[in-house]
Parts: sequence; C-alpha cells; structure tokens
Amino acid sequence: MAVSSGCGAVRSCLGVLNQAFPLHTARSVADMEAALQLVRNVVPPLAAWKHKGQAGRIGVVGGCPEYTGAPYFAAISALKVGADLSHVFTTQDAAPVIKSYSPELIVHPVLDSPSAVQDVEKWLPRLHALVVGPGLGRDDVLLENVKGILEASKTRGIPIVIDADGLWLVTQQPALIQGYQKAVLTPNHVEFSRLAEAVLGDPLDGRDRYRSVQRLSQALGNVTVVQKGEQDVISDGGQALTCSRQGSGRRCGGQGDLLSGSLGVLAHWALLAGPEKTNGSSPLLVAAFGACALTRQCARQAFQKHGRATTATDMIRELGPAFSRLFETSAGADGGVAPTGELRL
Ligand SMILES: NC(=O)C1=CN([C@@H]2O[C@H](COP(=O)(O)OP(=O)(O)OC[C@H]3O[C@@H](n4cnc5c(N)ncnc54)[C@H](OP(=O)(O)O)[C@@H]3O)[C@@H](O)[C@H]2O)[C@@H](O)CC1
Ligand SMILES: Nc1ncnc2c1ncn2[C@@H]1O[C@H](COP(=O)(O)OP(=O)(O)OP(=O)(O)O)[C@@H](O)[C@H]1O
Ligand SMILES: [Mg+2]
Repeated sequence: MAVSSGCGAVRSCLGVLNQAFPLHTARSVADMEAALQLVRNVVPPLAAWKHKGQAGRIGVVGGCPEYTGAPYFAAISALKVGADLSHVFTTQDAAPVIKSYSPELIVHPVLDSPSAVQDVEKWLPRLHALVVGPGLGRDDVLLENVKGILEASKTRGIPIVIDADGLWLVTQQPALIQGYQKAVLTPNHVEFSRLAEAVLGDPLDGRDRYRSVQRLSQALGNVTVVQKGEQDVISDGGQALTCSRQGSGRRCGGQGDLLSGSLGVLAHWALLAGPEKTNGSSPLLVAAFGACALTRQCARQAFQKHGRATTATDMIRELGPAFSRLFETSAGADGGVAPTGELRL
C-alpha cells in the first residue's frame, strides 16, 4: 500500500481533520501534504491478480443535445484517474456525438426514453459510483427521469456525485438527497448560492465560506459539499478541508466536469478503503480533497504548456502525470508496476 513511508504526515493530518470548525488553518503546505497522504492511502494498488472492473465501473448520467462535452469530460476523466470502465447514460441525440469523441466510453442512449429509469436500473448492480448532472440541461422530462435514477441508486447504496444540472434538480427538491451520506455535491459559485438559498433560506454569506459550506452540509443531513472556487472548501458538516493548491488563471469550461468524474472514482476507492485508511476521517471528505487537488494540478501543468490557450482537453491529458505526481508512491505500485517518481507539492 501507498502509506508505509507517510505515517508522520498521516498523524499530522489527523490533527488537521479532527479540528472543529472553523478550519481556517488547514491551508498550509504541510496540512495539504498531510491530506494528500490520506488520499494516497485509499488508492488501490495495481496488481496482476486483479480483473477488469475491480478498479471501478463508473456511470455518468448527463448530456443532452446542447451539452455533449461535459459528460464526455467527466466520463473520460474517470477512466484516466483509474476506473476500468466508464458508462455514459444520455439522450438519444447526444449519444452518437459523445461516442464519437472516444471509443473508450460505453454510451447508452436511454435518458429521454419512457423506460429511462428501468434502462439505467439494469446497470446499477454493476456500477460502483454515479456522477449525475454534467451537461444534463434542465428539460423537465430528463429531470424527472434523473429523479427516478437517483431514487434507485440510493436504494442500492451507490455513491453519487451530483454536479451541474443535477444540482439544479436538488435545488428544486432537496429531499431527493436529504440525509444520503454517500452523496457529494460539487457546486460552483452560482450553484452554491442557489442551493444555499433553497435549503437554508439565506443568501450566501460570502464572508465566511467555511461556515456556509458547513451549514449547507448539516442542513442536508451531512451530505458532503465541495464548494469550488479560488479555494475549494469541502465539508461533511462536521469536519472541513480547504484545497488551495496552485491551479491556473484560466477559467475555461469543463474543469468542474473533470473534477466530478475524477471524484466518482476516488469516492468509490475511499469508501472501499474505509475510515481506517483515512485515519477516522470521512472517506468522502478525503476523496473530495483528492479530486480538487488533482484538478488544480492538471490546470497548473496544462497552463505551463499551453498558457492562455489551455482548455479542458489539455487538462485531461495531464491527468496521468498529475495523478502520479500527487498520489503514486513506489510502495503503491504493486504487481511489477514501475515506481512513478518522487512526490513534490
Ligand atoms: N463543453 C460543455 O459541454 C460544457 C457544458 N457545461 C454544462 O453547461 C450547463 C450549465 O452549466 P453552467 O456552469 O454554465 O451553468 P450555471 O451554473 O447556471 O452558470 C451560468 C452562469 O453563471 C455565472 N457563473 C458561473 N460560474 C461563476 C462564478 N464562479 N462566479 C460568478 N459567476 C459565475 C456565469 O454568468 P455570466 O458571467 O455569464 O453572467 C455563467 O454563465 C451544465 O449542464 C454544465 O455541465 C459546463 O460543464 C461547461 C462545459
Ligand atoms: N478562481 C479560481 N482560482 C483557481 N481555481 C479555481 C477558481 N475557480 C475555480 N477553480 C477551480 O476550477 C475547478 C472547477 O471549478 P469551477 O468553479 O470552474 O467549476 P464549474 O463552473 O462547475 O466548471 P464547468 O465549466 O466544468 O461546469 C475546481 O478545481 C476549482 O478549484
Ligand atoms: Mg459545472
């Protein structure tokens, strides 16, 4: 496993994660390194004895005729982080478009069918996590189908990352995920304001983001919330982390999709590893920190190469090297896989 050399860092991170709110101090380089060590602990080793599927089968529910890029970015990011199979459940029109971007994705043209819920439900026993919302749009029929898919996924205890228009649906009907502790919400600034207003009844308190994220998480029954922004603030209602790792000044579309797809895989790995590997902290909090750090590292590396021309596609190309840099240790590379280099912040 990836941990053997990092016990000191893990202990110091436990201290960080166990502090009560507000956690304004959890931003130093040492704190972030300690949190990264917890992420490394949940990354499964690569091994010759494993079979296809064991590293993760992820489903993305989203895409519509207007937005085909977002579900593609999320689904391909899941694969590049390390999932073995990545499915996209989308509309009839969007499916061939998404498929044409990559032969690696399994694309189901079912989301606007009258039998959408049953069509997706058939696959649920084979999926380890769902990412709901990238590029979904706000068509009422699609949202109603996604509501059914969310209900069916909750019944099966599947971890669910909710992003973009999935958050629009939750804003309309917060009861859909109320108290479901295997859910992670990943709102951007605008999505967070809408949610806060709907759930807490207040406009956003921009002065204390920690408190706002904590309150939203608590009001939703300790669902994990990741508020993306200049710094990413993550809370499960009890603990909090902030990720301020250097990213880039480019704000091109699709970076949140990369984050949500990556988080689908990390959430599965972290829940599988359990709190003993995260030193008692919430696995989803640790997974969310990992996805934020990874997205920002991709942004930084892509920007170094492409500058102002950087797009989400350039960031996706950096997923492998960024992941290695942040999370791989020689101890984590099992089964004859070569070590991937030293870790640096
Ligand atoms: N290639 C594709 O297919 C992609 C498709 N995508 C898909 O698009 C769908 C809609 O998603 P969304 O994020 O554009 O919608 P929403 O949250 O309503 O924002 C709308 C407006 O809010 C503002 N605004 C946003 N952020 C802000 C901030 N930080 N701080 C301040 N203001 C901010 C800004 O307003 P403006 O500045 O233009 O007035 C923005 O225009 C969704 O399905 C998503 O997955 C994307 O994933 C990208 C790649
Ligand atoms: N001002 C910022 N400075 C640095 N990084 C940022 C800033 N704003 C967002 N990010 C980073 O960009 C990533 C995506 O966040 P963003 O707010 O752009 O999501 P989004 O609007 O949902 O993206 P998408 O276009 O995919 O829908 C996150 O990793 C976040 O940390
Ligand atoms: Mg988004």
